[in-house]
Amino acid sequence: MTPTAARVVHVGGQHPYHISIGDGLLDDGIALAARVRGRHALLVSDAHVAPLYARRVEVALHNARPDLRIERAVIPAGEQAKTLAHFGDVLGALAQLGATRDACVLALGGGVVGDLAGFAAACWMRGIDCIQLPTTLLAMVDSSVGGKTAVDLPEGKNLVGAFHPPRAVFADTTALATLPDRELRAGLAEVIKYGGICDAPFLDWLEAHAAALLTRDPAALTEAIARSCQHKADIVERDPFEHGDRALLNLGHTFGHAIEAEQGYSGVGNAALNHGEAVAVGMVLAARLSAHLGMAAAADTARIQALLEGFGLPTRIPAGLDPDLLLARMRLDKKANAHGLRFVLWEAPGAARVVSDVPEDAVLETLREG
Ligand SMILES: NC(=O)c1ccc[n+]([C@@H]2O[C@H](COP(=O)([O-])OP(=O)(O)OC[C@H]3O[C@@H](n4cnc5c(N)ncnc54)[C@H](O)[C@@H]3O)[C@@H](O)[C@H]2O)c1
Ligand SMILES: O=C(O)C(=O)C[C@@H](O)[C@H](O)[C@H](O)COP(=O)(O)O
Ligand SMILES: [Zn+2]
Repeated sequence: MTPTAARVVHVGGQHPYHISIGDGLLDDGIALAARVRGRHALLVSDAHVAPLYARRVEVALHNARPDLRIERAVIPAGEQAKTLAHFGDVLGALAQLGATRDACVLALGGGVVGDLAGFAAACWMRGIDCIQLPTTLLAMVDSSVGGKTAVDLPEGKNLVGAFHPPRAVFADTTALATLPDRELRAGLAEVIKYGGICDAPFLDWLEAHAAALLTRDPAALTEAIARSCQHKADIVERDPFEHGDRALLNLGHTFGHAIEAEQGYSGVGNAALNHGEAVAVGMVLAARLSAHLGMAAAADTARIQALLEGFGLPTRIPAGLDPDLLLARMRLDKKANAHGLRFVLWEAPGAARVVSDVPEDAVLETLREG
């Protein structure tokens, strides 16, 4: 296949890079090799993605750069693998490879691989290059961009991590052909998030293109990815370390992360919500909390709920989760500070803001409504 970079989004700032979005990019050894500086590369992937795509990337790179030594590290699939233990395994693989400071990590997979491999790259010898090769919709629209890297603890999501921007992002949209429907829908939750934060016309567009997106129409998917990446690029360029506006990208996440942790994280075959699903529920709860506080109209909650449900996403807290325990989880949210919890709430679709001093009884009431 002839690779075509259909779209390129530039991320500016102190460490600028490009996000390339198109067909066949995983086979474009020349473009990939152009971003690899040294003679060592560690390809990190998971047990689902490696058998599908790892060899293709290795062959493409080898053909372009026969001098490059490429090794592979494979972690189990799913959120339950985003742990310090597997992070340690990847560091061990870098040591085995003899990776020098100009070595490169290639993160081939969804957000779990991207976050964990990116964190290993951030830490190995205090920081080496990481090229993100996202294979889920969620990773293409969100996690591969912006340099947040992390692993989870049982106590909470992404509690150990670093900001480490990628050297480049190559989103090969043909990889979406093998993505399970459930994971496609999870990615659409983060796409909807951008509309909720700052782009009300994007919500209109998503309502109009729901069928095309769910049937994986390539033009609709490419448009959704490029528009999402452009929003994320604009925000992280302004505020790479989340001192301000970047927190808006957390819409739905204070609730969502609490649900994920309280369920013990999604794993292959368990019933826990995955990240995108938890964020979908969280966005509805954030909309409802905004209405409770008199910031937004109740009709706005109905609209986001209908849009998410139209994409087959959950919008209620899973049965059996205790509201008090969820609230306790939220106290470890990274937006919280000495003064208490902070939430991303909205005044209307497309007009979100970070709100401090949200009374805990209003949060609890929202959680109790489910
Ligand atoms: N760093 C950030 O800014 C950021 C942003 C959003 C989410 N995240 C993190 O991303 C993670 C969620 O990422 P995700 O939704 O991609 O989940 P994931 O990485 O667990 O991937 C979902 C599933 O799809 C499989 N898969 C991946 N690509 C595939 C393909 N092309 N074909 C077939 N199967 C494929 C995986 O093996 C896995 O089973 C969470 O840990 C979340 O916290 C990080
Ligand atoms: O890039 C960001 O900033 C985000 O908040 C994007 C989120 O979708 C993502 O899930 C992120 O990992 C959450 O970060 P955290 O700081 O709340 O752990
Ligand atoms: Zn997220």
